[in-house]
Amino acid sequence: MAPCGTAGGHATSLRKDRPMNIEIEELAKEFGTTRALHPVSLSIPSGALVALLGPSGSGKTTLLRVLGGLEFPTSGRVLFGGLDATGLSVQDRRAGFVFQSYALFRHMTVFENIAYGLRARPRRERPAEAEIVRRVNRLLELIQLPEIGGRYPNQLSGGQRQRVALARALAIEPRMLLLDEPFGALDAKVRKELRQGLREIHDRTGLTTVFVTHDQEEAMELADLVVIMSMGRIEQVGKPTEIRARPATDFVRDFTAA
Ligand SMILES: Nc1ncnc2c1ncn2[C@@H]1O[C@H](COP(=O)(O)OP(=O)(O)OP(=O)(O)O)[C@@H](O)[C@H]1O
Repeated sequence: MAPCGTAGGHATSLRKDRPMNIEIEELAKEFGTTRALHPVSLSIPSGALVALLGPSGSGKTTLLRVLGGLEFPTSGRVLFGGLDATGLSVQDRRAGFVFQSYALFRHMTVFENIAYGLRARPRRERPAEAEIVRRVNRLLELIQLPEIGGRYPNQLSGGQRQRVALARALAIEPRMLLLDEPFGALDAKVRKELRQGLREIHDRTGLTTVFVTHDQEEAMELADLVVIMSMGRIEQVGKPTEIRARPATDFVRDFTAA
């Protein structure tokens, strides 16, 4: 995505005033006899862009899904903005999700896809049609695709579809963004462009954002804070420069040297 320029005036209206720091306290998750997460603890400052980085099976997706309320922990707690959210439903958490597979509705236009989460609300919580139009158009500008509202997903490139998926996640005015390998299915050049785009959107919305990746370069380039995971444990949490300069464990040293 090219650097954002003209739509700057919208940024403040997209910002959420309430701090949304996330506290993960001794969170564990078992699937039958598989320990996907040993008790892990982590503090995510409000507004941070955080990467969960680690090899396959290290527990990244499980941690993300527990944050979003798609899975419930075996033990431990999650606090959002200081309040216990461990038992909250997906709806009550108000997380915006973006997954690797675009998961757009094929029979709906881009505009309808982005508007979907708003139109699906119960009548008394649903914005008026004019407000929905205004919000969707603003999001199309934010993802720098103002002209494509009338197209269908199969008329878009992979990168464009993933930007639309991001706009759809933002449409519900989430309290946080959770992304699982959001660029995993894209080629290297598009991945880089979208990385830049995500960083800009993050900076303009101020949303606490957590994304899963196994791509070290992606994590180090994009994130404020990198969480390195291995075998259901957190090995190190730090700024990319800190992790590179001072790996805390042999695993981190080997993993980041690879
Ligand atoms: N629904 C499930 N049922 C049983 N085991 C599961 C389930 N989900 C995850 N696991 C197991 O938990 C462990 C952690 O998986 P998880 O998907 O969180 O890892 P990951 O780091 O995201 O891996 P990947 O990068 O391959 O997606 C793995 O051993 C996995 O097989």
